[in-house]
Amino acid sequence: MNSTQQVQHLVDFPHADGSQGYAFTLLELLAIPAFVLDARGRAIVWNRACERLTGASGYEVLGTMDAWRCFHRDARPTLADLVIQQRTHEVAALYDTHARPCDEPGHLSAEGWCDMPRAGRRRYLAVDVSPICDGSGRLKAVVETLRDMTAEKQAQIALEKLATRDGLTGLANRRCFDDTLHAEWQRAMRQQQPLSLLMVDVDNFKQYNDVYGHVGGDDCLQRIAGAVAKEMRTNDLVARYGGEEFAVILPNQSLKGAAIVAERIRCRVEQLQLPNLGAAQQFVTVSIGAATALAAPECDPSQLLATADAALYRAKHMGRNRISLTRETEKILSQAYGM
Ligand SMILES: Nc1nc2c(ncn2[C@@H]2O[C@H](COP(=O)(O)OP(=O)(O)OP(=O)(O)O)[C@@H](O)[C@H]2O)c(=O)[nH]1
Repeated sequence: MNSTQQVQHLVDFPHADGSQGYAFTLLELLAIPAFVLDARGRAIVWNRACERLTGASGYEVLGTMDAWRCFHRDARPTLADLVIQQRTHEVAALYDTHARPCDEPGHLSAEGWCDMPRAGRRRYLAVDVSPICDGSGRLKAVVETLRDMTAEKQAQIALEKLATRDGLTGLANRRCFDDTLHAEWQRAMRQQQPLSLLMVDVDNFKQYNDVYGHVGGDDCLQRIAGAVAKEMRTNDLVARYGGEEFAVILPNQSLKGAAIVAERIRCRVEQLQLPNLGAAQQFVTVSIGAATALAAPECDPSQLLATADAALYRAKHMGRNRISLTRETEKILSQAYGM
């Protein structure tokens, strides 16, 4: 007999004294947090493990329709409520993930963060609900079991962060940059919007390392990363492209706008006034290449990268501590905007 059949068995056999209507003694003894709502949504079982998880006693919850309050601060149905109220189409909007186990008709699984106001700690719960019907298929109750997956979820988030962040600067890493550039390219194509890219490279950094050592160099990169990140808007992405080079993706940004952001970044780094003994410039500076594309199916983001790279090379060639567009675009902009 599986757990659902056991519950079914219990549902079919009411207490001798008629109290509660149904015997759920087995569920009470389960080490897994579980509760049961009747067909009207009233809590008729709230086991000990559920008390421990939520911090709410059965005494407070049983007989009420307030089970949801033990999980959420704002009014929101539990998964069991959704089944009872025939609102399972709302699961996707309320939970991070959901599934219907194919071998158990009517069963539903979902996962998501819960406020747990009584327990005073946010938890990531995996919940499963099983409807209990009588012989004629009428819904009599819904059992909801819960698993606290917070530790697993936190480990997953930490791993994901490790996979997308650069360890030294905390910025997006190269892999994240590549994925984002690809996604933004697709979006720019769909929305017929320009996509801009900046390549930011620290000037004479080899020499800086020679004077201040690798640890001093690392510290310098962190400071510059912080300065670049300060110029970003919500949808922009700044990544460590490699070594002493950073890349900035500016969605929906024209070349003129990108040039303005680039100049702000250049100034901000200069204003850090990181001493640069032994270099021609008194302080650490960056050179920046900017490029913009109108994404189209016949080209790909690598062309945007190549153009920004060429512009960066040009900035270096022209003496560093400056921003540059490609020669052609600079000519067009100076005619159009006097830049
Ligand atoms: N401290 C530190 N140095 C790094 C890191 N990654 C790359 N570098 C150093 O950055 C330097 C880059 O030197 P180059 O490519 O010659 O360029 P540059 O000296 O900055 O000269 P320009 O780019 O032409 O202005 C090398 O000395 C690398 O060792 C890092 O993570 N930490």
